[in-house]
Amino acid sequence: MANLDDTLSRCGVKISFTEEKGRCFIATRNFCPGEIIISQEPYASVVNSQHGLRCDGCLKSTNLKKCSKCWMVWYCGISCQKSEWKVHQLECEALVKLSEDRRKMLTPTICLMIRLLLRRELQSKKVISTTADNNFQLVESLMAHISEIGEQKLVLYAQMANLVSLVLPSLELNLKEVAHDFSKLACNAHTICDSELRPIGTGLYPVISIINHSCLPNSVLVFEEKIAVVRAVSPIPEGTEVTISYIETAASTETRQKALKEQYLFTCKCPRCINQGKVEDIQETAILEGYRCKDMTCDGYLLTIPAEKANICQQCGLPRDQKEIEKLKNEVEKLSNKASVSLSSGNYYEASVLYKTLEQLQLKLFHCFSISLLRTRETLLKIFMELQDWRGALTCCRLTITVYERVYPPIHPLLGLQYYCCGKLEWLLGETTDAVISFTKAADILRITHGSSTPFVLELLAKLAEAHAEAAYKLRPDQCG
Ligand SMILES: C[S@@+](CC[C@H](N)C(=O)[O-])C[C@H]1O[C@@H](n2cnc3c(N)ncnc32)[C@H](O)[C@@H]1O
Repeated sequence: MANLDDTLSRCGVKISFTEEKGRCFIATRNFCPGEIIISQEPYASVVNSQHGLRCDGCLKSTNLKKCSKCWMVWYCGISCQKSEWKVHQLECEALVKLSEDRRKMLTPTICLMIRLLLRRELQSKKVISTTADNNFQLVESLMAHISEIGEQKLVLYAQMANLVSLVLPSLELNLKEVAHDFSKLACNAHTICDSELRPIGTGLYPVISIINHSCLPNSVLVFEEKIAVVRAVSPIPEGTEVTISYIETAASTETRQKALKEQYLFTCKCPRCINQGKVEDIQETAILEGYRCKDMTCDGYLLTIPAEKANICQQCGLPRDQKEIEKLKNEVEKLSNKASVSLSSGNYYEASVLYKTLEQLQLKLFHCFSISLLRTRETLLKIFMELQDWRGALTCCRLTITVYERVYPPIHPLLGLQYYCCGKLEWLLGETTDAVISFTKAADILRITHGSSTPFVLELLAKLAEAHAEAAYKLRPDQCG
């Protein structure tokens, strides 16, 4: 078996170690934006059917057929079924013996653990080959943070381990070890997303898992089918640590730190986080997650002045009453719950009315760059798409882009995708010149984050070329009234 260090050195990276972070990836050469740093097949992965059915082999969602024995996994054809067969054969035998009640208890994380343990078994029996970047020793070396995990979670992991051992009795599992492995999954498994960053499954990529987090990362993790691909998004000089983001970074430092502590059990000290408590960070938090000026003609935000026990607008100095804020907050919360229930029931028209009312109410409470308002508009965009209200969708999309441009760095996949969505809507509505601008902005970003020759980006480039030709045709002198 080739050595992992040799494999990584061919990619231009090496593993290093720091007291603070544990293992980390260091670039051993310069990387340009868009360059692939490393890619990896999963050690184990599962489709999360809650997000729609997918082929277990290639994750496509078309021409699916159920496994005729267990009825629990789907394939798009014989070649995908064959590629997954060695693990699924054992999994299938175990699944068919389960009662209906037990089957219902099989969450994606439990299914992932079942596959992981079956793969370990098959590799130890040499039925599946072992490679430098695909072996159980790599899984064993993942961080587990077991001593920092709370009692409640430990009990949960023990229960999950027990269920796994009931599904796989022939493996005679050590329950403590399996519970320990669940804690590894919690801070190392990745959500597999499609090109538009919609979640479709979960996978464990033990080499990619060595990459640490930054709220201002120099790389991005995307998926091409099941393969995890890490690309540089900014120039990475030799000797620099390669970082990705584990979380949604459109949030205040406090919110990001909380999310990282809860799931990954560390305190981030990245270039964005070290500013916590400084004036700019306090201001940014107030804008993203605080409240706006009472005067609707002023676009200021509030800061609490402790000495005066008052919320004061930082632009015009007007105070805003705490009771009035609380009242509005309650109204927003109530309406938000109602709107979300309506959306879950699939009543898109009613949901659109409720979310539009919510947006108007939030505008009285939050700054125009507020994350809560952004989430409402993102939901409204999806609803308008469902209702085929392209004009409403375009308005929402443009409003979200203004916030994305502020909260994300210039090369961020979500910003690229939002420009792409905007371009498609503009084109559909005949605003071809605007569509060309949006497609160009999308292509400039997605070429880097998703790769310039992937089918997803090639499709975008084809649309851009077509919109360009259409815009040029419309601008011909004989076409202008
Ligand atoms: C997916 S692993 C990353 C690889 C890990 N350093 C290792 O040695 O295996 C996630 C864990 O790495 C550590 N980590 C990741 N990013 C970090 C950061 N920016 N600062 C401190 N620790 C970090 C945390 O312990 C976290 O739970």
